[in-house]
Amino acid sequence: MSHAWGYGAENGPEKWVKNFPIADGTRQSPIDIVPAEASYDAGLKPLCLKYDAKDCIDILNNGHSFQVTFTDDTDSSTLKNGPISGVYRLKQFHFHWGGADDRGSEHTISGTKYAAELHLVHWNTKYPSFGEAASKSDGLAVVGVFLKIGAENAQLQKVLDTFDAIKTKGTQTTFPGFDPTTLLPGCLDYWTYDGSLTTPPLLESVTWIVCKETISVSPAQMASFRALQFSGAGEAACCMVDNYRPPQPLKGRAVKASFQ
Ligand SMILES: N/C(=N\S(N)(=O)=O)N1CCCC1
Ligand SMILES: [Zn+2]
Repeated sequence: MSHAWGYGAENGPEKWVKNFPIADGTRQSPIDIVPAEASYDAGLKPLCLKYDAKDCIDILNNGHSFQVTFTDDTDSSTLKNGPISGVYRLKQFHFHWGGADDRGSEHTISGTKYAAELHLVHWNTKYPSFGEAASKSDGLAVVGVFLKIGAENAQLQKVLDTFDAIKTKGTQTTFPGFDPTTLLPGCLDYWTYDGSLTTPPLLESVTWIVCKETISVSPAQMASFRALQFSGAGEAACCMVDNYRPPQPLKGRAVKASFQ
């Protein structure tokens, strides 16, 4: 790659393997989930997601997406149960989306792409930090939620209302008191499989938990996502769109369902 990784023709997902050979690894993400081929596992527990809005700190345009970052020095915002053991702390959430409403999610369901996908990133507290956990096979757990075009999402709008302050790469603003629970679907049935980060460094350390139920997003709200920029202030403007990696080979992995 001639320069840092991204989603363009010169530095996009097909080029990442040059600097990150694990891109061709055995447990890469995302994947296409085929519900008929997922096996129901009665041993899977319901997800236990408990977040404290006081942990929400700020929102940042990192040049690949935008992320909402949480303080993670206590067990006040955690993921427990589901397919995991122990306690995982919420570190951040972010999204992936398309240049049009017919694409944008990273995971797909029997080939169906959604307009966007929310990722809530958690790290295993058996390790001392996110950075340490990110290199361990059981280090991270990411909850994925699909955004389906429909009604305006008033809770999501609270996030979008910050976008004027984070239009370009490297900009950030405070974002106190946001409760990410308000972005979750009512039903927390899920599929789960062993996977990876979907961006470089593509580390194979993620237990993926993909919710069956979607949340809504309006076409106008998707237009707000697309007004963000990959580029920094003073650079040639490049709209932040199509920041998703396509599905990767399953390579024999099992996908389990928490529901029948
Ligand atoms: N790729 C990532 N998350 S994701 N898209 O796999 O959920 N991350 C990279 C650094 C922190 C999270
Ligand atoms: Zn992501």
